[in-house]
Amino acid sequence: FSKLARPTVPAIAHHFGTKGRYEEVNPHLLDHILFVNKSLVAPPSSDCRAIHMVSVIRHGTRYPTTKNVKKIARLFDLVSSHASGSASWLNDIKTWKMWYTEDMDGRLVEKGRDDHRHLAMRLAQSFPTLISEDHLRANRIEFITSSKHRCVDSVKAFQEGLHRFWDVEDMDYKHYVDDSLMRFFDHCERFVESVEKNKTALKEVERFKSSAEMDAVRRKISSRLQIPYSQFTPDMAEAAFFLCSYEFAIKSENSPWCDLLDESDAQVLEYKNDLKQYWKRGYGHDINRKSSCPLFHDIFKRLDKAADHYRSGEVKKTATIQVGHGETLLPLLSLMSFYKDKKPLTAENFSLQHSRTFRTSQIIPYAANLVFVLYECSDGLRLQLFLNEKLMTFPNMNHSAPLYETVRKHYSKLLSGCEFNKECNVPQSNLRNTEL
Ligand SMILES: O=P(O)(O)O[C@H]1[C@H](OP(=O)(O)O)[C@@H](OP(=O)(O)O)[C@H](O)[C@@H](O)[C@H]1OP(=O)(O)O
Repeated sequence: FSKLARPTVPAIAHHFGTKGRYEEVNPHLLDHILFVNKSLVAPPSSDCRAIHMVSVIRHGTRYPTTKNVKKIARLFDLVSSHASGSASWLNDIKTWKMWYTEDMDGRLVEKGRDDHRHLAMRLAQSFPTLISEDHLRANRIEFITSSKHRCVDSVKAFQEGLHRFWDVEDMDYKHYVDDSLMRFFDHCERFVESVEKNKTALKEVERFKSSAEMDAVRRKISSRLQIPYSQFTPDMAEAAFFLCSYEFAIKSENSPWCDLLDESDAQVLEYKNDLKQYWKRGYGHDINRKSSCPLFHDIFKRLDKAADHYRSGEVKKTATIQVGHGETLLPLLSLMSFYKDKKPLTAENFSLQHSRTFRTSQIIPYAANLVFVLYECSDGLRLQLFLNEKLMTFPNMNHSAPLYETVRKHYSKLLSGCEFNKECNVPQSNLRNTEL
């Protein structure tokens, strides 16, 4: 595990959004995948002891979903039959073999297993009193996952990482599938009816597809390929971008497909993906973030319980590892008011949103992780929060390890309210016409 061979990185890799590599947000890992800067994960002060950790982690690098394999196949067919020109990259594209198949359908790839194995090893180094061999053997670390294959395979890879880290062979691993926690979005009727099934919920994304910015991208790519603009749809531009990102994330290759796109094309396509995330999982509709209340409540319940047990001298659980999706993490982060820009992201304000904080390339690459660590300190309980292994400050709090009580007060409305039934149930009479 010493050094990763440094791949040739596409110049646009930092725009890949939810299809981005974890190393893009933590580039030092390219030199040493197990490197942990101990000073950055130290307790708030020397009189603090870690009590419990809750980690909500996105699955690792995966294949494209069936929907996107189909889009990639359409792009490949068009380019191989109609593109012309003498550029060497075009020749490389034309000799490229389509190897994605529909049955890959978002499954975890080997790089995705490594994402989780290595993350497990780094977390065990960062928080050795919470993630230890003894705690694992004593069943004090709980593993929960979404039922989706890529998540189940990720949690197994995480456990395997710990196994390798401590060089143990005889452990019996357990994990629990809990979709009501990790796929709360499927269980929230109001979200399903008003966003997931509602064609107008993502109208900003649809409108952006026919924006001047997207038009310019289509014109540039179609002219590079010498294909009539009218044949080169917005979906094809997106498929080229995805193809570049998948070839890189899965195979560490800077594919010739990346040569179709320049920096400004990538910014436009990144924005298109951020629009989808914003309106489907972020601040776009209130129910997106509120659907994550069951998970939010569960996290605080675990922290409360750990503190009670610690005080009564019995250590029952030291860590909870929960594996889910971008759709799990983003609503939760939004519920907690992270990455909220003053103005909403819309089809019209691409250039205004140039410096937006809601940038999924930075927030939820593959294996993105949100880690809550509770400490017992001489002046009371304190909480630290890490996103992608970087210490965060809670919105509107200027302490990086505030008192747990202060955090609870800060989120008191959500903690005492935001009930699943109230937020998510839709009266039968409204089912056909749910208001957003
Ligand atoms: O555009 P695709 O088909 O890849 O969308 C996926 C989601 O991927 P994302 O938009 O986050 O890049 C996928 O989320 P993941 O965290 O599990 O990768 C989601 O589970 C899946 O349902 C797809 O969403 P969609 O409803 O088809 O847009």
